[in-house]
Amino acid sequence: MVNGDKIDQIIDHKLFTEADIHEMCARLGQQLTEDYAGKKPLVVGALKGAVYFLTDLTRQMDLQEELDFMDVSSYGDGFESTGEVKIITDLAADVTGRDVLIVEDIVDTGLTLKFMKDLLAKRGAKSVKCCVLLNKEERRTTDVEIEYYGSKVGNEFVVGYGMDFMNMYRNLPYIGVLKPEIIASLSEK
Ligand SMILES: O=P(O)(O)OC[C@H]1O[C@H](OP(=O)(O)OP(=O)(O)O)[C@H](O)[C@@H]1O
Ligand code: HPA
Repeated sequence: MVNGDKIDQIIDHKLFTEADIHEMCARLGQQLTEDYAGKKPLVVGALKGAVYFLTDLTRQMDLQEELDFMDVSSYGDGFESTGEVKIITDLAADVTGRDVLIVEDIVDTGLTLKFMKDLLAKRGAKSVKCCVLLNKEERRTTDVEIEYYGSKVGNEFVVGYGMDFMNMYRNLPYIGVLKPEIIASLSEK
């Protein structure tokens, strides 16, 4: 049971199983270990969606990394970006001169990542790159470079493994697509 619903009543189809997710984290972790060898990156998790991915990814990175978090939001309660990215809680760390790696669950319009990358570069980071689990490329409205990603996804609203709809379903261990009737009924509330 997830948030009171039986999973098969809310999920239309699964996109990525727990094994798929593990494979993506292992591959990305290995690549980041090679690319950041000898560096001490500041890994910045974008709350709240990235928490599940960040904890799995960083355990696959054999580096002296430091963690920090920034709570940013642009979706409010819905499934369309408001277009305005808000900082709810800022970083604790000073990024000046640091190699910053932003970790995100999903890039959709690209507005959140563009906002974070520009902000951290302006604050004096030595480098700012990102590692994203899912890349919803066809929805992009802004030009932002995605240095690392686990997989592309099509234009479907996905939930699970950190990704929510109206703050629900983040705790699904896999990633799936909500049934259209669930989106419609929740959107009316
Ligand atoms: O590329 P974009 O169109 O900007 O969308 C991606 C962002 O949207 C989601 O966050 P949301 O604002 O829903 O906050 P959350 O992480 O707390 O769920 C997701 O976690 C990304 O941060
Ligand atoms: O498909 C999505 N699911 C959850 N959150 C999101 N934020 C942007 N796109 C998505």
